Amino acid sequence: MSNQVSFDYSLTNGFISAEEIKMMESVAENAKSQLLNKTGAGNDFLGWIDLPVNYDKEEFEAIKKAAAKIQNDSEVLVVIGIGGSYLGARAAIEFLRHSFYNSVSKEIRKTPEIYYVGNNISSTYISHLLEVIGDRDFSINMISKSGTTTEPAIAFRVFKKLLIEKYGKEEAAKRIYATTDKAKGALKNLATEEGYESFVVPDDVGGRFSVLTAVGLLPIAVSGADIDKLMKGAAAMRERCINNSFAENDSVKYAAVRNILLRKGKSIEVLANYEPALHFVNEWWKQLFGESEGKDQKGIFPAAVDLTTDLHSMGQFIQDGQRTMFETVMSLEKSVCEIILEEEEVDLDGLNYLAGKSVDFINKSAMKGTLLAHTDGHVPNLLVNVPTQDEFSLGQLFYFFEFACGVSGYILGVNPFDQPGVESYKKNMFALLGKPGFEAQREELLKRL
Ligand SMILES: O=P(O)(O)OC[C@H]1O[C@](O)(CO)[C@@H](O)[C@@H]1O
Repeated sequence: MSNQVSFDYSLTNGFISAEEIKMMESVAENAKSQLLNKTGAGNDFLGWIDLPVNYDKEEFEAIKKAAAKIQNDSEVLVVIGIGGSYLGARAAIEFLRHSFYNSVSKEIRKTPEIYYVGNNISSTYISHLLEVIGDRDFSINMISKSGTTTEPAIAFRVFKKLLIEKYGKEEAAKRIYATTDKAKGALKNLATEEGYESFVVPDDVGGRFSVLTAVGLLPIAVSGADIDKLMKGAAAMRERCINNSFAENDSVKYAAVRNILLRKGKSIEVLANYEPALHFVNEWWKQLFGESEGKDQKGIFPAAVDLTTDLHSMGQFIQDGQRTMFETVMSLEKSVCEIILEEEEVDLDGLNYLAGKSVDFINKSAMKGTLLAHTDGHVPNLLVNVPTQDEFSLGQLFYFFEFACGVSGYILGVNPFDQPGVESYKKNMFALLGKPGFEAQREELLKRL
């Protein structure tokens, strides 16, 4: 079995012709050149391209050291962040570690429990997390590139207060790790003022492309996952993305195929997985493509499902609803654990025909059956094969999607590296909250409510 993440679009046979691929090849290669030559829109945010081989080695070691300290002095790590400052770490930890990471015994887990907050504005969620922490030892990793995002800033106030009450100001400062801009922003100022250990989100790496910076790496390292292997996986995929020609370039081919499908009216892409551990990879991917491509009234709407779970809820729509979607299935080739179904003396549940078969074999059969059923239902199915549930595969997968996203955005004709649309809700929220400077908008909005 190969250890490479790979892309297979052979099931789109009836939907896409060889000529269409041929025509899109030059468009995709052109987009790739724009990306690599840094001649396209948003070219000041391309630091992620070289990250897997050109990262700050000193900081990398500092991350490992900080992770070891947290593992040593904390029962709980509270990760505060939203969007790109949250999803990558969670995707990695849920993929790489135990399915029930926080609830499994400490003997099995060996590392601190990890909770995420600052990714919503729910007082109930925050209060319940305070209860979960109780009087246990904890540390905070506050992550915000801008240092000004409202959701994490609110959570930070609450958890910083708890930390200071518990340990006093000086000791609390030693338990706060700030991941932010190297020079500017409220969080950076606070970190300098209070003496928090700081990690950098590089200027030229946007939030949704930042999982391989300290943004993702510190929480991932605390969880006990191997960040060296993660970087190696990303570096291996980078090599293929940059150097391979179209025929051997899975990431660029994926970008090309999804744009062909878009031009044929398939404006929704459903990312599917058959392993719960991939759920947050779905979530990370949704932000990556949603923020990168959804602009100027263009883009493919990124949706996601967990299968077979959602075959019992969304399956009907995918099979038979409005035909505007295609599906990209992440197939984990080798499952970590194996369970074999045993024969029962009396076959009351009618499952004896599966005796001797593994649960993963049944899962794969469900997947193969669904691939064909959805294809027959006129939903083109693309496959991303993920060899193993480990760091090397995940590093490849992250980079595979990031590179495809850059290429795809340029094929689409948008700037994949900005997100002007997310400001609108913030302006309204600030106005309604009475933030100084938003007085005029406030009056306007109140009249409409
Ligand atoms: O790291 P920050 O600056 O807090 O931003 C978090 C997220 O918010 C956004 O800026 C959108 O509001 C995303 O692009 C980003 O990933």
